[in-house]
Amino acid sequence: SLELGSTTMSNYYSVIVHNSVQCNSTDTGPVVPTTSLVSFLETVQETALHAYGHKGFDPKLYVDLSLKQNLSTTIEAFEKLPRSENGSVSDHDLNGFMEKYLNGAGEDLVYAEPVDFVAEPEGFLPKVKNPKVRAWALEVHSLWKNLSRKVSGRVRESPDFHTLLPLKYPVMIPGSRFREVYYWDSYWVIRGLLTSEMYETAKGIVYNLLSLIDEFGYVLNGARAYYTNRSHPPLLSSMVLDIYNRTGDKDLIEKSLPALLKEHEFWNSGVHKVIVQDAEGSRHTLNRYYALWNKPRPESSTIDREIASKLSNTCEKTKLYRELASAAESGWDFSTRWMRDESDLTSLATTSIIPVDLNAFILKMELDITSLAHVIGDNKIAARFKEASEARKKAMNSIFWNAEMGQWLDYWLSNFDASKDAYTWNASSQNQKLFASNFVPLWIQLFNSDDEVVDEVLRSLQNSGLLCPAGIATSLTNSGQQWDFPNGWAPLQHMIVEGLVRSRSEQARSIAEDIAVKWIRTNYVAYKNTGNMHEKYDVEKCGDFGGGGEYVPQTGFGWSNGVVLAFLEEFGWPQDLKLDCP
Ligand SMILES: OC[C@H]1O[C@H](O[C@H]2O[C@H](CO)[C@@H](O)[C@H](O)[C@H]2O)[C@H](O)[C@@H](O)[C@@H]1O
Repeated sequence: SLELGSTTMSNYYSVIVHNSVQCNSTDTGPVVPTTSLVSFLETVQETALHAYGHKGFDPKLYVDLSLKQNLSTTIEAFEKLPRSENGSVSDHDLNGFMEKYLNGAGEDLVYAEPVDFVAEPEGFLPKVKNPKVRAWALEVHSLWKNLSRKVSGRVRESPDFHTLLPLKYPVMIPGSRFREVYYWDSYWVIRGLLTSEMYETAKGIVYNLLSLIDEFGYVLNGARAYYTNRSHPPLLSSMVLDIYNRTGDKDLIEKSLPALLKEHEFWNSGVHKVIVQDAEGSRHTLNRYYALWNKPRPESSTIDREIASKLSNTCEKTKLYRELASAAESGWDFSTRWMRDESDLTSLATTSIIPVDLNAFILKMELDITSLAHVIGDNKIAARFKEASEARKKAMNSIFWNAEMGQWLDYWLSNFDASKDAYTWNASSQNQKLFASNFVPLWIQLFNSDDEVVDEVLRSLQNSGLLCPAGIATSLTNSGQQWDFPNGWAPLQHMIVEGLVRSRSEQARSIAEDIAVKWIRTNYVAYKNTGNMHEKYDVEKCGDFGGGGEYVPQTGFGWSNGVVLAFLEEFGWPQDLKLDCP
């Protein structure tokens, strides 16, 4: 623990590192221990904040550093650094220490030329007729070369020197500070790679994620030792199915299916599983985000401690740390969606919410496993998962669906009945606030094939206020958090647009195309103005990138590139349609 095996640590650490709290009465949830290296780098992170100050400080940088010598020698040298009375180290001394004992962030994930990249793939985007759009699409396609990495041999030789996990195959990183592979990002990266006809790279990413299930029992948030305490929105089955549909590679299915069953079990057991009894007395099993962690997130440890410093009670802090990590598991870190009080992050209550999108992803996992099992002739598994998907569809209709609003709403947990080991459904516990996630179930075939549902949801989406000049807003609340208004995120645009397209409604397709055109334009204009693809965009104004949240806006960017390519593949671009902002 960070706690760095306190026997060898001076008292100084217990002052700056804030010992973990035992809080059994209020937080009994599971915790996956972290490594000594992660704990030590958190200490370096905190020391660096004191030495360098807040300006331009990114806490994640410090937990991405790797060791030049073994940990005990490094800790010994660190302990010997001269300190002022309040325990801080001068920037000069810290610079000297870092230079001598630590390698730079990102040095252990080296550039890898993707084996299947060609500058202009054969038959690339045949529906894109406009030459300017074609030229830009080829530029976006070429960005895969910037984002491609492989783990350096040094990580495999001395894994204890690195927080980076030794994945076997090359990866695509999101970009900038996100210099490792991320779970849900990889789905949209793979969608783009499929458009770019880079099938080997796409498969390699999946094989890496499968290896994480082998080792940890679930796919981690990202491939770092500090992400072992949580997963991310589960989209591995979608990756496997989409790659299979393009390549016909049955071997990929054979290799993936056992891991997908394990992942399904991870989400459907223990703390992630919740039972709700509906108004008719039927019991439904649904799932929630719940990080296996109750301390500051190592990659944002200084930030989490600062947020928690508003709380006086150590038990409350421990609970908040779990809520922060669980929000990170949801991919929506952070958003008013998880907050009881929209202006106060300490009111996060992620684990008390059953999220619509998570359950839509697990429903899709069940449908995907059914299809994949059929392909390889495993009818027993196919039947079991078909049944599971039918039960979940019923559960989503009973617990989330709000017929008046024409949306699926997150459900806030209250009214626990210990005798039934279940929560009792209550209409007022549906969160009626508008979030793009309320429309994500439309992405799932069981819902987008129902014409009546599509009509209602479409009407609701059009009246929601979420459809903005440059894409779909994440919410209607301008909280300063990054998963809120006015930010628009590529994955949300994509799932809603694809859901509309897959329905049989002509009107839905035309609205989908309109959203996609706006999204492509804003990505293009921002790219021309800044030279970069961005992690998120401001949907109020075409050409503006997004902001807010705990880190500065990032560029690169894996999922944005993937979604632009996927949209251009779906809709093409006519010769005479303008690409610039209107
Ligand atoms: O370092 C803070 C947090 O950063 C990540 O979250 C954001 O970036 C991810 C990569 O693009 C993305 O998947 C996520 O949706 C973003 O909010 C990370 O996933 C968090 O766990 C981390 O605490």
